[in-house]
Amino acid sequence: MNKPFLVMGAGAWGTALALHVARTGAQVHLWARSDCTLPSGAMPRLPDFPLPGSVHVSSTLPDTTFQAVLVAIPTQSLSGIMPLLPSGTPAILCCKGIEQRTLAFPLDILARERPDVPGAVLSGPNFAREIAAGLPAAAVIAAPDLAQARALSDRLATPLFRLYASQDYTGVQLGGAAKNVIAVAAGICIGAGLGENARAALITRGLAEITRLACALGGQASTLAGLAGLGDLLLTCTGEQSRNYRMGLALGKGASTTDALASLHGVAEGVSTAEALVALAAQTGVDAPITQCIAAFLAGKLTLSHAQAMLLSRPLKEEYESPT
Ligand SMILES: NC(=O)c1ccc[n+]([C@@H]2O[C@H](COP(=O)([O-])OP(=O)(O)OC[C@H]3O[C@@H](n4cnc5c(N)ncnc54)[C@H](O)[C@@H]3O)[C@@H](O)[C@H]2O)c1
Ligand SMILES: O=P(O)(O)OC[C@H](O)CO
Repeated sequence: MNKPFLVMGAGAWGTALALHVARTGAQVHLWARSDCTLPSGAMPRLPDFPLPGSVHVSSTLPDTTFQAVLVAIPTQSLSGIMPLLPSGTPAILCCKGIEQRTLAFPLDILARERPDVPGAVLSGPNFAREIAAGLPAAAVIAAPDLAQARALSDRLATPLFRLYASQDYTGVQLGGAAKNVIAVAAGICIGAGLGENARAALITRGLAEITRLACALGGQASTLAGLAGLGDLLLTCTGEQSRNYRMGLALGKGASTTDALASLHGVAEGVSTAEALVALAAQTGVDAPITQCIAAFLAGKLTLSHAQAMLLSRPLKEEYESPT
């Protein structure tokens, strides 16, 4: 019999991934911080989706070996679970963010703390609820070792969840992290009544900004035109299932950052990512005006009308600049 998979983190994304992996025919161990299954057999973040018998939930790790581990813990907490990863078993990091304290991406955290664990990342336009429901979707698995990315994609793809392999783990991680910041901006834009034209401009210029930064960090522009870049940006800037977008909507309607965060069910990675991206942009000399405005706005250092004026009064220039 094939070895089971381990999914770490039993929030919305970990639960959806456990349901998906179970559909590949595998046994799944879903590790939760505390035992928290509802009487219906579902997890609290996705109460409409009872887990099948092939998904076992517990707050302890069984003494067994796994095919691979999928990690769905918010980025700021990722280092805390690193000691629990089984040595030598591939870990697919499924979070989208940057560690604020160190500016490390998820794979950097893994390399720093568990060099004995081969790493990959999974990212793309994927709302947990739709993956849990088995609706059609696509994503990218990227790893420094392309053969590893291909093997994991082959193993985890299903006819309804198409997985592409990539070696551009920098572009994939940057796309997944940065789209959350632009989604907050898009939400603010709609919440404040600035209109659909303005949101489309934010998405497009946000993509230009993300692409510049990815290329400065060693990623490829083509990755940012793909599922982990444009794909996820479009989804998160327009879909009301997005917590980052909803957070922006609340801010645009006048809520404080604290109140907007409190009203969400779950994490909005864009808040911690905004400041980290500003620091990375400064380190690499990349112009990132939208991200800078959002970071300053979230920190209470800029009003919406000032942010709008800053973005619109920048010197006019040619639209296309080669990102490389
Ligand atoms: N929800 C989605 O649709 C979705 C889709 C793709 C990627 N993601 C990414 O997945 C990550 C997790 O998001 P989510 O939606 O599952 O968030 P969530 O808020 O629903 O759940 C987070 C889970 O992590 C657990 N957790 C937090 N700190 C922990 C720790 N130190 N040890 C153990 N468990 C801990 C919490 O108990 C919770 O169960 C984020 O980076 C997010 O960007 C989410
Ligand atoms: O709810 P959000 O904003 O974290 O977005 C969820 C996923 O990242 C969408 O791909």
